[in-house]
Amino acid sequence: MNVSVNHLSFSYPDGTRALHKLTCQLTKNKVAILGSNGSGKSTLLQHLNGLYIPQSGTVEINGTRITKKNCMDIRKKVGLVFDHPDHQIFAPTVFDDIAFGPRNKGESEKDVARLVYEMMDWLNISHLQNKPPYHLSLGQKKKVAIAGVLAMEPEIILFDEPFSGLDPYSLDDFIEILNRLANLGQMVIITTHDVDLAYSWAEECLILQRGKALLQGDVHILENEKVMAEAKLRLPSLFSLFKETKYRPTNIQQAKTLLEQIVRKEPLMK
Ligand SMILES: Nc1ncnc2c1ncn2[C@@H]1O[C@H](COP(=O)(O)OP(=O)(O)OP(=O)(O)O)[C@@H](O)[C@H]1O
Repeated sequence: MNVSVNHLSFSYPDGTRALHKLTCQLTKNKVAILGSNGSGKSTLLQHLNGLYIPQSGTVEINGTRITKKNCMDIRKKVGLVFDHPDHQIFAPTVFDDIAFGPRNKGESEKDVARLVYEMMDWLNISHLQNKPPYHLSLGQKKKVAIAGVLAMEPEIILFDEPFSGLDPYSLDDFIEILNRLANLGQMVIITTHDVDLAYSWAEECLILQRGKALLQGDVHILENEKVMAEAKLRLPSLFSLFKETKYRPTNIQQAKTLLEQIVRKEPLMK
């Protein structure tokens, strides 16, 4: 998978400039886009699935440039899960909501049912199939929204702030869902303010500031103090903790193993 953005600029009708000559190349399966409020993350995502067409510059998905003509086809290949599930859940039951996309694609009712049951099973929401979506909790609504997008069988899936408003257990569930998708070969792109989560999860990061790409690369770009300060993001906690050492664990498990090794070599004084 390959997402290539070149000199992308976009202003909203009221004149607000949201993206300014943004250039980036994304190729890994787990991508995190970070930036402070208003830096352009959601606007960029909406360009990646053809909801917005570039006013200037280009967006290419696997070598195909997004245009007004092909944007509907692109939306089938690139699914977008909005930050607020209420923005994309509207059918009378969970089943119908998930079925909406495949039905729209012209799939037979038999295939629609197969896809919907498969997605509900995958996300562990089969017991909710006859419920009205507006009766569900936030985490359940988010799962229905994801199931609806996955039922379209996209090649790339974009999540705008997937973790906002989730309790710690639901958050672990969602990380597991994203990992499963990425392991199946799907490109998963998330936007987040959570630097620690990006540091431990992503294979590729993109930092935005005022509609521009400040820096992109692997998670170690999040250790760049100058860039992080400019982007108004705080440094990853693990980096701050291990900064004065030669070690760079990016997740708790790595940090735990390291500390155990260090303590074994040099037992702490009682
Ligand atoms: N519909 C709109 N009309 C006018 N301006 C908009 C609209 N949507 C977003 N903007 C503006 O575009 C800029 C980028 O917004 P965007 O939502 O892409 O940022 P973001 O990085 O996703 O922010 P957040 O982290 O707060 O979700 C902001 O200045 C915002 O106020």
